Amino acid sequence: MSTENCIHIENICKSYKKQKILNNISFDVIKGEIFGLLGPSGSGKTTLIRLLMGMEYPNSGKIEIMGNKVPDLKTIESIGYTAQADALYTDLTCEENMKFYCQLYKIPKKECIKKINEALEVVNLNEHAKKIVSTFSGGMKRRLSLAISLVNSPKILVLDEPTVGMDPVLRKQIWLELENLRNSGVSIIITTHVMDEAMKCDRVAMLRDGNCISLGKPNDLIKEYNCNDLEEVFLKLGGDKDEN
Ligand SMILES: Nc1ncnc2c1ncn2[C@@H]1O[C@H](COP(=O)(O)OP(=O)(O)OP(=O)(O)O)[C@@H](O)[C@H]1O
Repeated sequence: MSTENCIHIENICKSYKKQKILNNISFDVIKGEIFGLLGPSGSGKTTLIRLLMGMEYPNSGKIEIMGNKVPDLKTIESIGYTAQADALYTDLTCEENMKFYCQLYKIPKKECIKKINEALEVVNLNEHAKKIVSTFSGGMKRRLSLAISLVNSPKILVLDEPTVGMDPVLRKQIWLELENLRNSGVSIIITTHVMDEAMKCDRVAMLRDGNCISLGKPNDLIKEYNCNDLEEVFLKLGGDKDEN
């Protein structure tokens, strides 16, 4: 892993009206690492992702992606993003959805089909390419969203719970692919509340009520707090009020 800084998050605070959602969050994501945001429902993971994507503004603090202050249109083009809610055209086919995003990213027509096939292969959807998305299951829609985020060969992947609704075999396949992408230098920031996924991250930040309660390599955290697994670390640090 290189030490080149890719995402810089510094003292981020975010409130909605009087409710504090994120409290002084700071961390960096290094080039070619999988960085996990781990926390229970409502801990602020999606809010942080939306700030990172420039979809919301923080009340204070700063976010930079590859040295550019967010929001920056040029930088956004090098990011692949999977939101928590699938942004798909359900009346179109899987392939038509992919083509739409290819046009958005201005991928030359000649390259589109190759890129689409490669991305659909990662998520195992090739044989469903011609099907209308409204006939897809929740897990298939998630897979298509993930494929869309890959179609632009992004340097940075921002994934908000990308594997929700997927079976264990497919989840394993997706994680292998994420590891391949990481090894080729792609930086990945991913939210999850699944501990076994968090273990696959190079580093994790644990969020609780908008506070970062711990940050480090999963195995280092387990050792540091003398625990058997990440879940125990989380509980030990007062993260036991999960409403899931
Ligand atoms: N636009 C908004 N207006 C007011 N409150 C909001 C808004 N968006 C999020 N919140 C609140 O911010 C808190 C954090 O929400 P967020 O979606 O970031 O959590 P999360 O960790 O991603 O949860 P989940 O795992 O369920 O997606 C919640 O209490 C939520 O109700």
